Parts: sequence; C-alpha cells; structure tokens
Amino acid sequence: MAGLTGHPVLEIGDKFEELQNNIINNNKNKEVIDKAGLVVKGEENSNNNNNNQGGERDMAPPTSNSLHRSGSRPQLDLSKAAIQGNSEERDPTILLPNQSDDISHFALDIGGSLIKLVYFSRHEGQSIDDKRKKTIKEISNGSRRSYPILGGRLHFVKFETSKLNECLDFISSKQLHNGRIDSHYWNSEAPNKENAVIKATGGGAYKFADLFKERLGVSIDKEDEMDCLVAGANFLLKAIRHEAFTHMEGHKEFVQIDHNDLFPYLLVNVGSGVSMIKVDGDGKFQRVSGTNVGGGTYWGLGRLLTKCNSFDELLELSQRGDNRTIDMLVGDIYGGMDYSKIGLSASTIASSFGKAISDKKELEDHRPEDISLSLLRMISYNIGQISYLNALRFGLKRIFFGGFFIRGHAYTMDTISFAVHFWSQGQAQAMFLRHEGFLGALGAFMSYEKLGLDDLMVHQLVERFPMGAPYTGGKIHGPPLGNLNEKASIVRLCHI
Ligand SMILES: Nc1ncnc2c1ncn2[C@@H]1O[C@H](COP(=O)(O)OP(=O)(O)OP(=O)(O)O)[C@@H](O)[C@H]1O
Ligand SMILES: CC(C)(CO)[C@@H](O)C(=O)NCCC(=O)O
Repeated sequence: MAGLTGHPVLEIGDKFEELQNNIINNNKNKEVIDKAGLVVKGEENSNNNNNNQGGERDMAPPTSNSLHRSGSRPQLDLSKAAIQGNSEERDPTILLPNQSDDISHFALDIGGSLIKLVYFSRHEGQSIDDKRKKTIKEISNGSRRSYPILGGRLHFVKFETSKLNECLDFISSKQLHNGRIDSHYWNSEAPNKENAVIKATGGGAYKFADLFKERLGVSIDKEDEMDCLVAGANFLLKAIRHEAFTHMEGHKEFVQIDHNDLFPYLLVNVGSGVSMIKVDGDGKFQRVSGTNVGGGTYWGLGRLLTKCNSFDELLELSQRGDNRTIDMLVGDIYGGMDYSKIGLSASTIASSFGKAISDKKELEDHRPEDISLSLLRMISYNIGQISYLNALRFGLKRIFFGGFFIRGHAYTMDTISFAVHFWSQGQAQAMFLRHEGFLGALGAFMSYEKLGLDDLMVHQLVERFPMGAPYTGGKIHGPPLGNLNEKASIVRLCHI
C-alpha cells in the first residue's frame, strides 16, 4: 500500500536571501509569510522546483543568524533546514545545507509500539577529508572568514519496538553509535566508545537502557517524552512551511501558521496511547489529558478481530469496508428516519459495533474489512471528540495531531476533523503534521545542543516545494461522515 509508508522530507529553499532582504529593508515580508493568524494554502500553490535531491549544490552564505558556531564542540546547524520530496517517498530526509561541523548525531524515540530513529549523515560522496575543499565566506562583524560546509541530511527510520534487535543491528551497521561522544569528553585527547552517549526518549529509553549498553556499549541520555514531543512540534510548526495541513472531506490544505501567533495550541499525540498537551511556548506546556484508547487499541483489537498481520494491512482492509453492516445507525433505530430534532441524520452512527449484538452472527460472519473500518472510525472519532473537549476546557482553537496512528491516512484524518468540526460547531480546527510520528525523535535529536528555536530565524525559512502529506491518496473510502452543516446547526454547545 504505497502511500501509507511515505514520510515527508524537509526543504527550505533559495527564497531565503530574497526574504532576508525583505526583512532588512522593510516590513513587507509580513505579506509574504506573516499573514495574521492562519493562512491556508492549497496544494497547487506550491512551486515544484524540486531539483535539489540532496547532492552538492551552490549554497547561499549563511547570514549572521546562521547557527554555525566555531567552538571546540560540533554544533548542529538547522538554518535553512529543508523539506523535500513527495508524498510517496519512503524514508524521507531533512536537508541541513548549512551544517558545517561534522556531527554524528542520532536520537531515538522508543515507544510502546514503534521505535523512531533520526540520524544525520553528510551528503553522499562527501567525506570528512574533503570537507575543507568546500568553503564559503561569511561576513561577520565586517570581517570575512571561511569555514567548511559539509551539508547533510536527517534521516527518519522506524522499527517495531518488538523487533528492537533490528534497530540495534541498523545502528551497528551504520556505526551510528560510534560517532557521538558525551560533551564532557569532547575535548579529551582520546575519546573512547565507553563515553558514547545517545539521546533517547519514550518509555523504551528507560526499559532498554541496559540492553543498549550491553549490545552497543553506549549510555542512553534520557530526555523527557513530553518535552521532546513539544520541542519537535514547535520546531516543525515554526521553522517549516507547509508542515501543517487540514484534511476534511478528502480535501487537504496546507496551513501557514504565523509563528508569532502559534501559541497556545493543543498537541494531540496519537501513539499507542494518546497524550493531549496544551502548548504555551517553547518548553512551556502542560499535559492536560490523555486516553488509553489510541493507536495501540486499533492495532491490537483489529489484529485480534481480523487476524491481520500488519498495521498497514489492517488499514488497507478498512478502505474496502462498509461499516453499516456492523455499526448501529440512527436509521436502524428510527426505522430509517433522521432524528432531526437533535440533529442526527439516519446515517449517523448511533452505536459503534452496535449491530454485532443484534445480529445472530459470529465473528467469522463479519467481513474483516467492515470490522477494520468500524474500529478505525470509532477510535478516530473518539480521539477527535475528546481532543475538542480538552481544547474547549482551555479555549484553544487549534489542535495539531501527531503520532503514527494518523499514518497520513485520509479516512482517519477526515474522521478526526469531522469530530472536531462537528462538536465545536466549526470553531476549532484539526490540523495534521507531515512528520506526525517523528515529533519525539526530532525533539530528542535537537536536545543534543539544546537548540532553542529562538536561535533560529524561523521566519527566514521558506519552503520551496509542495509537500504531500504521508498520504494514502485523495480518495476517501468508507462511510459518509455526515453532513456537517445539518448537524452543527442543531447541536447546542458552548463553544470556544
Ligand atoms: N508499522 C506499524 N506497526 C505498528 N503500529 C503502527 C505501524 N504504523 C502505524 N502504527 C500505528 O502507530 C501507533 C504507534 O504510534 P507511535 O509510534 O507514534 O507511538 P508509540 O511511541 O509507539 O506509543 P507511545 O507513545 O504510546 O509509547 C500504533 O499503535 C499503530 O496504531
Ligand atoms: C503512557 C504514554 C505517555 C507513553 O507514550 C502514552 O501511551 C499515553 O499517553 N497513554 C495514555 C495514558 C492516559 O493518559 O490514559
């Protein structure tokens, strides 16, 4: 199922200098990027000049805002971090064109279901030895100096947590663990492997710390999971254009956030379980709620009920399902009629799986496709509804959804969006992140240097390329979600 596996690549393009001039010379840049509140842009709006596939290219000199620092310790330079690629691409990368120090970072988010790994590599064919060959001039305080540009990329890889050995083998085969030395030892003459420290977040950072020491000889520096989720989300939302998008009734639209008007928002991370975090700023947040009915529930129950062998297979099944065979609809209860007085059409699901009790059917009499769809709908809708209620608690209008349950799957996103829209009477908006499942790993990766977003001139970052979400394709399968207007006009809720 091709589209289910892709993850986006970040690319920030060459409009940088143009934009920089705008920033310096006048305030017109606001018209370019800082439109008040949300600016929604359609996919077709993008300019597909995707000619930078990650190899060598002429790179613009970094400005004084570039993060390059010539210290004794390698620095991570996220300036001009760039999203690249299309929605179908597997293992997407983030380009770091201005990365000059030769870093060997990698970081992990070891969750209940999946291990997410982010690592840096230099551009192909560019060794440490020839890094000196490519230098650029920087004007800094009136003086010019040269320093090497390596350039490189961030790679995103995931493994099932139950197959941790595959992850360890991968790290070994790429020798990722031999590059990173704890800062305490950075200046020592002969750093050795025993001092190697890797950043990891998620419960597995605790659970598997000894195993990492045993198998790879590295210590795990544990970063808090919520800290990392928020850091990853804030980085993407502030620095990367077209990271966030809405998805309603099969229609996807990129959303440009005014980074001065980003906070507060609700971050809902739908992993095995679901965390709901009110984010007020960089490092300022509160986990306000959560639910144990999440991605693990869909995959776990779905596997039991359908005998599917993989998550993607289960998701794929849902696309051919008809939930009406198993869900009890309002029309089933009301003899085919709407219950219009309270705003429920006949096709509204009154009770998920409700028909399974009334039919004299056993599990094997139900189609796995229908079960999968009904389950997916039930869990997605529930998450959307609970999220909205939490947004309502704190007066938040924007809800960003991440986590690998989303999987860029159109029906999942539509269902969540429908629930948020319906219960908020259109006042709150569900948005999705293209790097959905990698927020925590990205946050852990950035924690090496504790790079604050304040260090980044994020408004200088301009994306060049259209970005498809990790997406199953435009066609929506499954039951109609209902008519929003019809229902929303009748439901009475105090809304935010
Ligand atoms: N290939 C896959 N294998 C297993 N689950 C997958 C896969 N792809 C997507 N999923 C979904 O993603 C969920 C896990 O998402 P994610 O990796 O964000 O969470 P996690 O970090 O493992 O969980 P938690 O944060 O609760 O510890 C699974 O429960 C499942 O619903
Ligand atoms: C326990 C975590 C944070 C682990 O990632 C996650 O699975 C989660 O948020 N579960 C929901 C737990 C609850 O709040 O009911």
